[in-house]
Parts: sequence; structure tokens; C-alpha cells
Amino acid sequence: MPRFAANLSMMFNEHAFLDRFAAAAAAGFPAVEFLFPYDFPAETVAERAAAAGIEIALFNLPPGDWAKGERGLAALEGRSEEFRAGVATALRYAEALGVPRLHMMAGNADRRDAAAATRYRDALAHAADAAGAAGRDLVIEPINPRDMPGYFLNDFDYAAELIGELGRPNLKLQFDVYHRQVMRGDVLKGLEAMMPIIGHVQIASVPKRNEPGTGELDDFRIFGTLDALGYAGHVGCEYRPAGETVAGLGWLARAGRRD
Ligand SMILES: O=C(O)C(=O)[C@H](O)CO
Ligand SMILES: [Mg+2]
Repeated sequence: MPRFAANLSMMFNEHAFLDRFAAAAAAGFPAVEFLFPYDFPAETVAERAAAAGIEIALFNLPPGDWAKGERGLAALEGRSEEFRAGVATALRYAEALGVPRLHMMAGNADRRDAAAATRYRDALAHAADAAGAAGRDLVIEPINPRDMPGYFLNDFDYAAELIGELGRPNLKLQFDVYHRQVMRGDVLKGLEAMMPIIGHVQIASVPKRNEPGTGELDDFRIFGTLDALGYAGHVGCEYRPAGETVAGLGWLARAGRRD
């Protein structure tokens, strides 16, 4: 069975953010992930995770003004100073929280715009190098245009090409099964082909983005494939519980039973 990480931005929303670490641990998760820790001092988040005895698998670099619709700064014009400050902040949190990898969101920009593509590439090289010097991985994630219209990184092959071209060993792909299925399908072959560059996996049912096992894919077969491919990283459970979080965890018990 893969190492599941509860996504605290979507799951356990019955509790205040800082109480979600203990809730996830009590529900049997060995790890968590979330969008952003920046509303709280790093030390406070670290204390809550340590008290719960739970590992933090991943969080994102500061995204710009999320409430105003910004979804990362990397490809945006005139924001490189803010982007670089965000990389430093994220690495400070990663150190305090003992987090091995960070997700760099791209921002809303047109991938066919050569200037935006150059900005994105430069930002990626900078963030990967800074993360590498700090002993951390950096991951990038193609996101489907239905959920995030206008998002720059909306193609798996483009992401893989960039990772290859930049050639940083700590720069990897975040393979979100939900986005892959919405954009392209061919999930099992995609996992197989991209496994050498995959640094993090996320899962949710398609199309509702609820619990695994409730959508159009055989999510349990996907878990088996990840095991068969030797994937040793985390699988982030980035889904919106259809009801109460713990009541919907039957899929986790089933994944453990492998039936
Ligand atoms: O949207 C997703 O799938 C993500 O993983 C991002 O981190 C947040 O939008
Ligand atoms: Mg995702």
C-alpha cells in the first residue's frame, strides 16, 4: 500500500487548521500535506505536527494573492523579486518543519507566450537550485484547465520536457491522478512512463474530486500499480470528502486490505 498523506487543505475541515494534524494521525495517516503554512509561525506548525507524531510530506511555495485568484508567481511579469523572496520563505518553513519537498505553482499565464515561458523556466531553475542547496526537492504539477482556467502548466509532456532540459536531480514531477485523468487519461501508462521523474503523487476520484473509489477510475488498481512500479514516495489525498472526513475513510481500510 502506498504511503498516504492526508491533504489538510481539503480533508479534516471539521477542525481548525492546527488541529487537523492530530485528527489525521488519529485517523491512521502517517503523513500530511497542505497548500500553505504561512498564516502561522513555522515553529507553531512544527510543534503541532510533532505532537501528533505525523510527517509533513509537502506544501507549496507562496502563491501570490490567492484570494484575488493568483496561483503562483513563477511565470508572471514583474514579480520575480517577490517570487524569490517566497522561495526563501518556503525553504525556511521547510527547514523548521522537516519537509523534504516543495511544490512550485506556475501562475496564470499563456504557455504559448515566449516571454512567460522564459520567466517560468528561469524561476524554475532558481527555485530548484535554491531547494537543492537546502537539500530539498522541488516539484511541478500540471493542473487541468477546468479546475484552474488560465493556469500556465497544463500539460504533462511539457512538464516532463522542462524537467529533462533543466536536468536538476532534485527537480521532479507532481503527478496528480485527478488532473491527469481530466486532461488526458491513460493514467497507468503515464505513471509507468514518468515514474523516473515523479517526486510526488496525488489522488482523488474523477470527476467529483471526492474519496478514491467513488469515481470513474479503479483507484485501487492505481495504488497497486504504484506499488508494482516501486514508487516509494507519498500519495497525497487531495480530495474533498463527500461528507464528514472520517466517515469517508472506508477506502483507506480497503487499500490496506488490497481487496
Ligand atoms: O490543485 C492542485 O491539484 C494542487 O495540488 C495545488 O497544489 C493547489 O492548487
Ligand atoms: Mg494536486
